[in-house]
Amino acid sequence: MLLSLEGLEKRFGGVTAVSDLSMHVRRGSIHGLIGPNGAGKTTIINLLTGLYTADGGAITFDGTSLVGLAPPDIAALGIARTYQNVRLFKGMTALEQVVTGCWLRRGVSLWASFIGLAEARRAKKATEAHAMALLERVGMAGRAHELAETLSYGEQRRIELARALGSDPKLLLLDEPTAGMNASEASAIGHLIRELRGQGLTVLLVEHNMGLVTEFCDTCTVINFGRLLAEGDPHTCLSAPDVQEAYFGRRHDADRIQSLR
Ligand SMILES: Nc1ncnc2c1ncn2[C@@H]1O[C@H](COP(=O)(O)OP(=O)(O)OP(=O)(O)O)[C@@H](O)[C@H]1O
Repeated sequence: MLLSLEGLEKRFGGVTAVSDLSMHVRRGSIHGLIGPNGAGKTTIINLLTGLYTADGGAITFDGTSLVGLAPPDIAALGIARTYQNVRLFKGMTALEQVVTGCWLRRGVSLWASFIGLAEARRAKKATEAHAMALLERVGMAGRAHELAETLSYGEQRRIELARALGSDPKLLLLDEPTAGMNASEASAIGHLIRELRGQGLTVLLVEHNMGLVTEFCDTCTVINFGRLLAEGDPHTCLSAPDVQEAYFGRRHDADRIQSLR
């Protein structure tokens, strides 16, 4: 396993957002993390990236415990993320946005960059070439020099993906990458994620789009109220009675509503 969560706990005052949760993500897989609104998905992403600290349990990534590590240390170990809402910088081109994601690669001091040393100039060129290759990977090389805010929503999502790839992650956490997209845009993102997996990346995909999960995920974890409902292959998980109930209500409620019609 590339990532294992065991007995994870997170509380906010009286709210238990994640409770005794275990989850396993195989290296080289696309793993879906699904659950109704408020189930605890974003909290898990925030725990994995060090934004939140767990109240209990273990998180092991590539053989290293992540509990208590700060976000930059976790990023340096090889975890990158995108956010639920597009978070690009205003006034920057697509290429510049992706360059900002390559900070772990630069290895040149800010001072050297500032005074324009030859070494810093070479590093800048190499970083830009790498960022351009990442734009190519997400199908956006042709828009590299356009301001990100002038691009369509789907294109901005792709730029975010390229920026997250800038740190050469082993694991990419995608928080609802297709939110607000139509079916064909969402499917294009699914195909892109599959291509990235083909290049050796492992992906944890938080999604509400069940079609996308069943089509593109190898495995998934379903949670509700911060607790595990099911883990395994997407078709089996989604047809489990507990999962059906979490999404569609109790069977007898459905029968009662039907009888009232
Ligand atoms: N910083 C916080 N402070 C207090 N409560 C929080 C905080 N973050 C999350 N919660 C609570 O924890 C629970 C899980 O929230 P979370 O955002 O992780 O769910 P989610 O599955 O990502 O939901 P959605 O699909 O709507 O994004 C909710 O009850 C939420 O109100």
